[in-house]
Amino acid sequence: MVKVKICGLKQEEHVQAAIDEGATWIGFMFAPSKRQISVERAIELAKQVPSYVKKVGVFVNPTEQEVRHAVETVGLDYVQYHGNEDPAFIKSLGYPSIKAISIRGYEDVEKASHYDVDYYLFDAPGTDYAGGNGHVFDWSLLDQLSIPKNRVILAGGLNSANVARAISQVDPLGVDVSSGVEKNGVKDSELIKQFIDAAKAQ
Ligand SMILES: O=C(O)c1ccccc1N[C@@H]1O[C@H](COP(=O)(O)O)[C@@H](O)[C@H]1O
Repeated sequence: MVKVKICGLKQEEHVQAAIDEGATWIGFMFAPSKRQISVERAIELAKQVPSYVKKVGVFVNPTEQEVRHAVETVGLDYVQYHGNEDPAFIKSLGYPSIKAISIRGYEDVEKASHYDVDYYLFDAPGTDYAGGNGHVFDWSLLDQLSIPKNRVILAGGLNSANVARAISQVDPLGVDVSSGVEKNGVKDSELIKQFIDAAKAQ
């Protein structure tokens, strides 16, 4: 069954909704974004997360110190690099990691093979921010993927109405959502439930 990541959580009730509905990963946003939270806030939210739900810290071109501080104080299970981070930088930090790659064309898909990470997250290109824009990219660009599908997380404009189609077309290990489980820019527990139900039903 497909795994689900609910990203950009800021409130206890939405963290709980993601846990209760069966999310595999929950994401805390540490880069500039309307979903950004402080390390201190993430420490608070992390207290309610059982060990079987994995906490992901999302960064965009962070310093080594920023990543190390957040991993060690929040107890992050994975670091998601969502900028233009160098493969050597990610490897030198040595944490379990997810590399997000923005897909404009096939040449972007090929970039994945440069990274030695646990998971590859394919997302639509950002506008104001590097991600979290609710935009879908052309999933057919992943047809020729050289990395195994069980290392792929699909993101970008997913919601409860399109996630089943996305899973059936791409066959990823997991799906990731932020905007698609928000109402008026705020996470919504019912939308989180609908998204996870739709993904897991596929
Ligand atoms: O969520 C953000 O604000 C964000 C900002 C900067 C980099 C990444 C961000 N989020 C990631 O983008 C995906 C896709 O978001 P969406 O579902 O299209 O809104 C999200 O799940 C995060 O991993």
